[in-house]
Amino acid sequence: VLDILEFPDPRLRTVAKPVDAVTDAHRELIDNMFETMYAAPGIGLAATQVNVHERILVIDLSEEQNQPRVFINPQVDILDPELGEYDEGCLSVPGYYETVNRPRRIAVTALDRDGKPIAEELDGLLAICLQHEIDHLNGKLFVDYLSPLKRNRIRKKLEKDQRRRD
Ligand SMILES: O=C(O)C[C@@H](Cc1ccccc1)[C@H](O)SCc1ccccc1
Ligand SMILES: [Zn+2]
Repeated sequence: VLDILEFPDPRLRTVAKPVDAVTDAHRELIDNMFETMYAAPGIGLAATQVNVHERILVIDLSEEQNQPRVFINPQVDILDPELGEYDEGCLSVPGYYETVNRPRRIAVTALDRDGKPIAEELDGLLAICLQHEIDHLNGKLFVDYLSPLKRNRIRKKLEKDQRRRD
């Protein structure tokens, strides 16, 4: 299981680099990311969150944790600009859930864990989660969509919890 970086760790603000060739090392990282995500538990995890700054993310929305999805170098096109709202959480901002609005329907192109191109149209929670994870790869967190007041309150509480743990 890998350590998950927590807000306001500045490393979460790194913009991840594209993967030029998917190697066995990437596949080992992906397996470790799934193990870390399932243990959290979570339904999504971006490489940025485990301090690896390459454009790789994993998702599994299933209860049984048996529907793993891998997106490498994901690119999103908005199909329906209408926004949907969802109370998002984040493994890097533990304990907080806030309403975030995102485009409801998107098209995504990416590479899979074997480096094969994939292209899909998504909506629902998968579309929300994918956009949340791609934000991570761009150094963005869901708290960035909140007011500065709310974001600073969350930051102060997490910093206090972290000081108590140290
Ligand atoms: O990227 C992460 O930190 C994991 C996120 C993924 C996610 C964010 C917003 C909306 C959907 C998924 C979650 O914290 S995983 C925890 C979780 C579990 C079930 C439903 C929502 C969030
Ligand atoms: Zn997150």
